[in-house]
Amino acid sequence: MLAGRCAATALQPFARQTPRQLYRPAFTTQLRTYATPSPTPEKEKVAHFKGKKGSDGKFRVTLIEGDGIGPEISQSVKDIFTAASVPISWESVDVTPRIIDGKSSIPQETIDSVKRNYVALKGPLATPIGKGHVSLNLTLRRTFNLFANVRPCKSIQGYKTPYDNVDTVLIRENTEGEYSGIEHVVVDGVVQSIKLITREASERVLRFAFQYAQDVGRPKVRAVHKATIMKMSDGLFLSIAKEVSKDFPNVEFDAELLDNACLKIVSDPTPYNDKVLVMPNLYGDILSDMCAGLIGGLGLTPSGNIGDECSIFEAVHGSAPDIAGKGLANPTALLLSSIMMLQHMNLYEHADKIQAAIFKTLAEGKTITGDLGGKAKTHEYAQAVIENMK
Ligand SMILES: NC(=O)C1=CN([C@@H]2O[C@H](COP(=O)(O)OP(=O)(O)OC[C@H]3O[C@@H](n4cnc5c(N)ncnc54)[C@H](O)[C@@H]3O)[C@@H](O)[C@H]2O)C=CC1
Ligand SMILES: O=C(O)CCC(=O)C(=O)O
Ligand SMILES: [Mg+2]
Repeated sequence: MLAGRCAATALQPFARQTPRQLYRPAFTTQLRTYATPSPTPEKEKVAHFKGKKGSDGKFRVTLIEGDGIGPEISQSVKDIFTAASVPISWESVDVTPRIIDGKSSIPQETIDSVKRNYVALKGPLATPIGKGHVSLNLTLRRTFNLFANVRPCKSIQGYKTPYDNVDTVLIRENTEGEYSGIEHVVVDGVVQSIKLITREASERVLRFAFQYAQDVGRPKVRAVHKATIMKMSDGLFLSIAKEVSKDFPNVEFDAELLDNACLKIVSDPTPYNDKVLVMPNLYGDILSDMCAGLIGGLGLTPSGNIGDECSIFEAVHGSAPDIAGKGLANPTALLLSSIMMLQHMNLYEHADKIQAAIFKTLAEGKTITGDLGGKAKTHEYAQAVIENMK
């Protein structure tokens, strides 16, 4: 019986345990998805990624194929990586939750695999509505402290939408906010869901966003918030953003209310091309789907869940149950996520080669999937990408 449960008890796991330390992101420069392919200078290869090649000369990467369309789009990535001779070997793991002490949790082998390999590629995981296990996507992000979710979104050459030259980068706080999962019944008919904002989590994602802007050459960081209404929670996020901005004098900082940001982006997204947008969890979730809509849909947008140790790369989209198992899914979003992963692993040459072939295939428009108005099956599109790598 959760009625009347004290909020302070519920907040305990998230409480700041140690005195505040200045959070310094270890890296960001690798995540340059969409960058024009060019030889990457050695100095830009940041030594953050801790994975080491095995005796077979390959990095091990954890693969979570996921639900719904997950296995189909994962197969495309595997086929294209094989064709491109990417020096990785996949370690496939299962995330089906197990009940331990009455609580559902992801299998220990899966946790061990990601910890051992430092990097994972993940297909979408379905979450039951209402009752049922908690989101495994969120569980993975929390388990590995993947505090920043980087979600770039760029117009695809050759695929016309009402918006030309979209080039947004959104960084979503990934461990708390509206997604803290702290909910309880106050009395019958009244429930409370707590939006938790902490200085620690806010500061690390904000520092990451400023560092990212500096590294990729975006002159501005904009915090998206609703501190007019959520005066304390978004208010704290915003005030930390202002504080952190002082440590980055070469990056301009401003802020925008969430509702106005939505209006402005769908009216004309181009003024956002020089910015990195940073925001609490739920706003980032919604805005990233909205941005995907500007360029042709969820089949096209990648993301990286970044932590100090491990990182998990996944598409923005979900398991798409409406098209699952039919060979209709567009694997581009997961493929571009895998490109972000290769950049993160300093495997730039393979990343550039595959990315160029993806964009060529999309620009040709001959072998594209149904979501983009084509007739190609998932595997036919993947085969066209492979042909374009030759
Ligand atoms: N990170 C993750 O693993 C995420 C998981 N989910 C889960 O996915 C399940 C389904 O959620 P929905 O709201 O239906 O969102 P969804 O993203 O799965 O699908 C929304 C719409 O986009 C289309 N779509 C998505 N990916 C596509 C692709 N690669 N190619 C072509 N069309 C694509 C779908 O067919 C559908 O019409 C839910 O259980 C949800 O919890 C949702 C979002 C993210
Ligand atoms: O975990 C889920 O069910 C949804 C997550 C989601 O929408 C996202 O990560 O963008
Ligand atoms: Mg989402």
